[in-house]
Parts: sequence; C-alpha cells; structure tokens
Amino acid sequence: MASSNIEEDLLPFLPKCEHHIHIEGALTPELLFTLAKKNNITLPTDDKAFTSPATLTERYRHFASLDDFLHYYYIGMSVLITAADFEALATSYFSRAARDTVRHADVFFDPQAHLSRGVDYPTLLAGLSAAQSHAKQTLNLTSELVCCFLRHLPAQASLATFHLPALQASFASGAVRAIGLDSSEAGFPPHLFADLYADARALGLNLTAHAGEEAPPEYIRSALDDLHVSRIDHGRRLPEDPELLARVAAQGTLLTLCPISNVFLRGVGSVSELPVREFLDAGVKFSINSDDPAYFGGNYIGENYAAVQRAFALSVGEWEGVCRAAIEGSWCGEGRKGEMRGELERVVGAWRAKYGDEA
Ligand SMILES: Nc1ncnc2[nH]cnc12
Ligand SMILES: [Zn+2]
Repeated sequence: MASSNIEEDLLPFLPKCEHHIHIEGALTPELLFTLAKKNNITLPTDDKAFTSPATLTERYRHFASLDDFLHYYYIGMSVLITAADFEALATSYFSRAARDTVRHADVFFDPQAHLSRGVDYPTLLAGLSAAQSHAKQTLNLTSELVCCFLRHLPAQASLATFHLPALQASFASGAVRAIGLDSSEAGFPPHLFADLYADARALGLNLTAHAGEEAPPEYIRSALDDLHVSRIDHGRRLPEDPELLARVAAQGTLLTLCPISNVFLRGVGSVSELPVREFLDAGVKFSINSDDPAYFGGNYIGENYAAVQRAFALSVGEWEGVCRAAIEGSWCGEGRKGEMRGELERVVGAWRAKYGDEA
C-alpha cells in the first residue's frame, strides 16, 4: 500500500459544507480599498492601519479580542454601497470557497449594519442573490442566506428590522430561510432575543445563534432553551459544562466551529487548545468553518481543516464523520445532500482503495 498524508491526500478533496461564514468577513483589504475609491468613501484618517491594503493586513494580525476585530469589521463594510459591490464580495468568496471544494454554504449577512448606513435591503439582497445564482451555475456550489441580527443593539431594534416589509418578503419568497445572532457576545445573552426567535420560528425559518465563543456555556443553554436553535455558532466553551455537553451530544445539535478565528481573536492560544478531541469522544457533532477569513490571515475553510488535522490527527473515519455531520446539518434540500453524500463516499472509497483501511 502507498503511504498517505491525510492533510495533502484527503482533505483537499472532501466535499465541504461551510456553515459559519460572515460574507462581510470575506471582504479582503484589497477589495476594501478598491470599493472605497470607487464609492468615494473616506476611511479613518486617524488610524494608520488604513494607509494601504498592506498596513491593514498587518493590523489584522494583532486583534486583541472579538470587539477589537468588530471595530475593523464594521468600518470595513462601510465601503459596500451598490448591489454590484455585494455581488463582487460574495462572488469572490464563492470562487475562493469552490477552490477548497465547498459544495454548499449557509452564508451570514448583517442587514442592520447596512440599513443603518442607508443601504437598502433589496439592494444588498439583489447583489448576494446574483452571486448565489452564478456560484450554483458555474462553481457547483449551492448556498442559503442566514439573516443575522446584531446583539449589541437593543432587541427591540432587531424585532423592528425583522418585521420590515422587505425582510418579510425575502422570508416569504425563500430568498432567505434562516436567522442568526452575532456581534459582541458577553453582556448580550440569547434570552434577550426570545421574541425575535419566536417570530422567526413561527415562519418556519431555520435558527442559529453565536454562543460560547467568548461567553460561558450558560449562553449556549439559553440559545437552546430560549431561542430553540438547531445549531450553535462556535460553542467552543461547551465542555465547561459537562451536563450540557452530554445534552448537546444526545440531541445532535451541530456546533459550527471556527478554529483559526478563535486563535486570531485570542479565545485560545493555538488550535490545539480547542476541545476537538472532547467533542469527538463525546459524540458532539460539529462542522469546521472560516468565520471571517479575510480578517483572519486569509485562512479559508481548507486551511481550517488542515489546522485541525495538524493539531488532532483525525483518522479517515473521523473525517468522514465530520463531513457527514456537515452535510446532514446543512440547510439545503435533500437532493443536494444526496449528491454530497455520494461524493463523500466516492472520495473516501478512492482513498481507502489506494491507501488501505486506516493508513
Ligand atoms: N466571530 C464573530 N463573532 C460574533 N460576531 C461576528 N460577526 C462577524 N464575525 C463574528
Ligand atoms: Zn461568526
């Protein structure tokens, strides 16, 4: 039997599903400067990081926390004005993701951060939808949109935004089939958003929320009990509550882990400190994702898979399980899941035929 290196011989070929990508977090410094120029947006003059794409890239290597990152994230997205800008952003993400064999992506976007700047919802949705159609036709990459609400703003504001006619129309048409909760975590517990999630649930939307990225496991419990989410974004602090860990495993809730993000935002010192082995041992389902790849060293999903392999040396069977959980936890149709299951079987089967059962 030939000898194999899983990182090089298997991971690049696995059909991947990305569940935790903020489209605004895919805005590269280069595109940011290009759009700022095109749209006559003045970037902060009192911060030397905004001198050039190179200085901004360098600044992004030194985030002190989630909130330090969010400061740059909200400034960055101020360059997005027209439908074409949103289309260019999403197309750049989809093209890059396809190179990492992403077959399906559930993509977050932050409407409140655009509406507050005077960008209307139909404009941003037109741009994102055009990029989605193009990716489906040309890249074999399907996607769904996840409308995220900003938890640092009053819950009443998220409810008012949710009930705007333009958002309601996007839910009714199926253009947007899910909601999420993001931005600063600590001090903004999920239960504050129970009314929003109750209304979204009544419409049959899929539900997720960031929890346990910086804040303790009580936030994960609140997202489950008060918001009734079917996924938890991050959830890295779950093992601090063993009883909750057992419950998440038993009920099959999917965590959308973002290993390299957690290092860039100083939640952990290195990927090896994440509880990936605990999750595997306890039977907790998770997917592996990039979060805001343009802000985190240009590390997209493939690099996150590789980082997990370097830190935890998963077996081929374990990778098969991770990819299967990601497929089953995706918010795409059954037909698409069937295609991805088939591709996963073919890729793992070809690997086993070449290298043996667990080389
Ligand atoms: N990692 C993250 N956590 C919370 N909100 C976000 N918005 C964009 N990226 C985020
Ligand atoms: Zn996130």
